[in-house]
Order: sequence, then C-alpha cells, then structure tokens
Amino acid sequence: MSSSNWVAPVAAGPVDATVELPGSKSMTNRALILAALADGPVRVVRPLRSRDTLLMARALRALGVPIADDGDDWLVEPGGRGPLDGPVQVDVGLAGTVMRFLPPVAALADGEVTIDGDPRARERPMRPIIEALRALGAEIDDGGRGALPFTVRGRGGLAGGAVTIDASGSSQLVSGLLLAAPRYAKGVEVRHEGPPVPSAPHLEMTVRMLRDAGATVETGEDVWRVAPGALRGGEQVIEPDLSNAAQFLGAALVTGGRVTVPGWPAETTQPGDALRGLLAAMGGEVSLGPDGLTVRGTGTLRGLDADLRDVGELTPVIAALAALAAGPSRLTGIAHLRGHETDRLAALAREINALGGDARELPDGLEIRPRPLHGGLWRTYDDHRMVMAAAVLGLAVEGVEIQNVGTVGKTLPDFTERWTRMLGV
Ligand SMILES: O=C(O)C1=C[C@@H](OP(=O)(O)O)[C@@H](O)[C@H](O)C1
Ligand SMILES: C=C(OP(=O)(O)O)C(=O)O
Repeated sequence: MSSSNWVAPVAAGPVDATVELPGSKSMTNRALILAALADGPVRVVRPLRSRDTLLMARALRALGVPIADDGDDWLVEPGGRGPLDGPVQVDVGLAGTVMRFLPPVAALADGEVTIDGDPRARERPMRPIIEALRALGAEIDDGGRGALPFTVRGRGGLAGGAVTIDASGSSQLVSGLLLAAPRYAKGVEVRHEGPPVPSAPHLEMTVRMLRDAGATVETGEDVWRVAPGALRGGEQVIEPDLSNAAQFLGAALVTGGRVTVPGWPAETTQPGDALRGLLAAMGGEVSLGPDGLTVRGTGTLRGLDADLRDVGELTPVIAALAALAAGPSRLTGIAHLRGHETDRLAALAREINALGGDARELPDGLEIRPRPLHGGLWRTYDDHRMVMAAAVLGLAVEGVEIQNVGTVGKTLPDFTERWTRMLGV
C-alpha cells in the first residue's frame, strides 16, 4: 500500500458484505514471545503479518530464534537452545507490543540488546518497565531518559522476583513482564499501584496465553504472579483481529446495511468482542451465530455514553461513528490514549473539527456532538486507527482525503482493498 493520500469512498447504498479478517496483532505478538521462550517447536497458526508483527518476528530472529514461513503459518523452533544471542539492534517501529514485550526477553540474552523505534516511539511510556526490569536484576543503559532508545546488557538470565509498578499508562507494561517471567529464576510478582490499569481484557489475554503454554499464573486485585518453569511447544491458533472488525461492522450502522465477520470466537479475551454491546447500544442489530458476527444497521445511529478504559483501541472508530450519530456522545476512561501511536484524544478532536464537526477533549476522553460534516484533508499522525476512523466518516461524507493511508499497515496492510471490496467499488 502506498504512503500517499487516499480519498475514502462514499457508500453508494447499504453495504451487504462478508469480511474476512486477518489474525489478531495482540495474540500474534504474544504467541511469538511465548514460542521464542518455549522448550519445543511452536506452530503459530494464521498469524497476522503486518508491520507490528513482522517487527516482532525480525527482533526475535535477530536474537537467534528461527521463525520460518510454512504456508499461512509460522514455525518457531527455539527448542532446547541456550541463551538468546547478543549483541543485536532491535527496531520496534511504533509497536507498543514490541517495545513493551521485547525488553523483558532481551534481559535473557547473552550480550547487549539495543532497542529503538520511530520518533514517536521515543515518547511512549516506558519508564515503569525499565525500572521494573532493573529491580528484577537487569542492567539497562537508558541515559537517564526513562524512554527509548536504551540498551539492555543481557547476562543470559535474570533473577526476577517481586516488583511494584504504576501501569496506568499502559497494560502492556504488565503484560511484557509476565510473558518473559517463566524464564526468570524466581518468576515474577508484579503489583500495580496507581490510577486504574487500562485494557483489562489484554491482561486476561496475557494470563490465558501463558497458562495455555504451560505457565503457572496466579492473579489477584492488581497483582499477577508467574512461577518459574518451562513453556511448552505445540500450536498457537490466532483468532481474527476483532478490534480491526470495528470499522467494517461500523459500516453496517452508517449505511443501514449488513456486515458479517466470519470466525468470530464464541469466547475470547480480545477487547474487540465488546463491539457486540457497543454497536448494539449505537442502534445496530447484532447477532452471533455459526456464520460469524453479523451487524445490521437499522437506519438509527445513536450517540454513546461509555467508559472505554477496557477497550481503548476501539475509540477512534467509535468516535467516527459518534460524529455521524443522531445525538451527542461522551467517551471516558481513556486518558491513556494520549500515549498511543499519537495523542488520540487530541488528534480525533482536531480532525473531526477540521471537517466541520464538534468534538471536545475531556481530561480522560472525548465529547462529540453531531454536526453536518464536509470533506477535507484528514491527518493520520502515523496512526493506523486514524485511517480506519476516517474511512468510516468517508462513507457518509464526500471528499474525506486520508493523509498517508499506508500507515494503516501497522496492523492491516491491505485495508483499502478490503474496504473497497466491502463496498463493491
Ligand atoms: O497488549 C496488547 O496487545 C495491547 C494492549 C493495549 O494497550 P494499552 O493498555 O497501552 O492501551 C491496546 O491498546 C493495544 O492496542 C494492544
Ligand atoms: C494502541 C495500539 O497499538 P500498540 O500495540 O502500538 O499500543 C492500537 O493498536 O490501537
């Protein structure tokens, strides 16, 4: 996909489509970490191949973990190897999952691992995980910045133990420590202290995938314990990315049409599953059956008053729907979105308003009142979900020109093709 601008197509009528989605970014990058630390080979079934997951695969390969393509799958064969290799340079791009999940693994390498990413990656919250790793026995040279870039001086293993962190900036700070912990001599106990940790389903995903790989994990209120022990090889089946279903299902609401996403799991830890309730609250008819999840627009698109703390990554598309709704919306609990790919609260308010909308930043969210919108340039700030939000607006508003549409490749490289196919254009 090019890095040029793209005018989002207006829907000619109600959409009527079945949209297959590639694998979950969050599950793919967890599966890769767990596979890299496992005792035996792992087949990652139908992983996502996008910028974020290819960066993770490249980083692990640099550390000496063989990851081979096998049809749609990845075969990871770390089985029985010694410590991971250093020295290496790792590029995390703008991937939160790579910048938070990789350093705890780097501490297990035999040699230096220097980690850096895109300019914006240097601004995303990292201090709590740097300090936690130090408390667990790692040596990290970050020049006192508490941010990328930094070097982890791996010594082939880590003591581990108990640590307290403030993970209110990102759940990934906890997930990263837990995922590598079975390989630490004492495992870890991570305790959170501070304002609430966001993205609870993603923490559940971490715990579930660790347990499925054979780890012993105990959880309590704001405390997680992972015992030291082996991670087993086997199969990691990746579910479709339900967060990336948001814009497609949202199109059913905007156009009064029907969209089905096949392969929707009956039970999942993915936060995208919350779309069922959120889109129903906004006026959609939602049904989960053997064909997948189907959303039908009813001609009514209602505003939404919701706390999105647990499902923050759904915000950009929900905000776009809110800008097209019949009544006002209030989205709260999402102050941590200021530390995402861009400050999403500022970016969404600015860009919705640039199209004639009425969006206002709250300390922890957004207030959006519907107003007639007009076309214009929509800036994306290297944020894949800003592309997806703009495409939703473009269904109903002529001339929404999405800047640098290729940035959507962070999680959905063929987004524009899927979008135009859905629309039949
Ligand atoms: O662990 C994960 O896979 C993720 C956790 C969440 O991060 P935050 O808790 O930083 O919002 C989410 O927004 C991100 O897209 C993926
Ligand atoms: C916040 C997101 O990504 P990351 O994994 O980079 O934090 C996201 O995908 O919405």
